[in-house]
Amino acid sequence: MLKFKCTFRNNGVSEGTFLRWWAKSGSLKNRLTRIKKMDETLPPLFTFGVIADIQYADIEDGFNYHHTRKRYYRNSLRLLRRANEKWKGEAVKPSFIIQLGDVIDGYNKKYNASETALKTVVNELDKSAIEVHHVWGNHEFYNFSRDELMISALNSRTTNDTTSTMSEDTTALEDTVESGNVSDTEESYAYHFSPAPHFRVAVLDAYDLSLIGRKEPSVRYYEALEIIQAHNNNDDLNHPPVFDGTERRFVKFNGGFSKCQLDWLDRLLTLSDEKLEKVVVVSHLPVHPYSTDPICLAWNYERVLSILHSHKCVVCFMAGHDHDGGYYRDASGVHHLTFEGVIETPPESDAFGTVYVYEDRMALRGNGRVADRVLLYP
Ligand SMILES: Nc1ncnc2c1ncn2[C@@H]1O[C@H](COP(=O)(O)OP(=O)(O)O)[C@@H](O)[C@H]1O
Repeated sequence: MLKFKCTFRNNGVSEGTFLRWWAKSGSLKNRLTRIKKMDETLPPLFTFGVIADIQYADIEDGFNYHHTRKRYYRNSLRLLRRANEKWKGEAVKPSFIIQLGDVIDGYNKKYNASETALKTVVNELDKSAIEVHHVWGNHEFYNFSRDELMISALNSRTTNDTTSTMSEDTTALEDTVESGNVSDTEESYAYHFSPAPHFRVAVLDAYDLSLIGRKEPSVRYYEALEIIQAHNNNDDLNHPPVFDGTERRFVKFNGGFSKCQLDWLDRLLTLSDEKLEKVVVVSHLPVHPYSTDPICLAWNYERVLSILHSHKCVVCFMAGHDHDGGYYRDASGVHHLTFEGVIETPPESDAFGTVYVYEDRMALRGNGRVADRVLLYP
């Protein structure tokens, strides 16, 4: 995702003041979590792999929209292979891999290569024989419709036995909405699974409310249109409405979470609280303004944050989308990790991580651009 490097929340705080505050809070905590040594003598309860924004395409290297970052379209497959080989060879084999979205690039659509490119990355991932949980990002919708994704290899909600859909939980996932003469049933791609006793992962659908993840005449498409038009009156809705701050997130390549999905998340986290579980929540779009360039935030990130903060079980929120990555531990102790994107990682480097889960913490072992971090539970 393209960003200007120095963007700050548009909250009346000067850049200098913000930088001083930043040095004292977020980035200092960043450095502390980075420098703490990981105790590798203890066996973890389980481990899992994480990778983001592979954006594979069988095309020459290119650039992002503003020509400020190189994109290595073919090399991204090589880096995925390297990650996979590392995971396959780990002493404690990862229980699963989280692929944080944008697994193939939108250019594939232009060259009629979406299916071929998807087969290529899925074949590569299959070689590890490790269960993969796929998150959907904007590039998934540049290549495929929601209906196509639902029956594709990228629907890990149905391909993995361990998952529970929203409809298997306390209330139905299918949110039947009647509004005027528009009536439809809109399914979200959100689910959860428990990789080990007392641990849970919730996979969210950040394009549930969006102009790319929904089609006319669906209720959620019109709801998304109303939201974006209230904030952005550019002819090209991919062009941010302002130059600075969190308002920049109101662009077409982002999206948000429907009320139905957020209510489900709230109920799920209530159950996890009762069971004394630790929960990792994942989505393509980040939800904390200090963990990402704000242009990459989910439209209704504040609502997600308030839900996360109302439950003791939440340990960590993992996202992709911002290829530069980011990290912030918020006031409730929730770790917000935005993973560096494979697509903008040079051939000599890497961008993936393995998370070692312990009773009292998680330890992220990063590779290449992804830093090591110790993530103590809140
Ligand atoms: N400032 C902008 N103005 C207009 N279109 C933009 C702008 N920034 C990005 N886009 C378009 O939005 C889409 C997503 O942008 P991109 O930076 O490629 O995102 P990603 O990191 O997800 O690949 C692309 O189609 C791109 O051309």
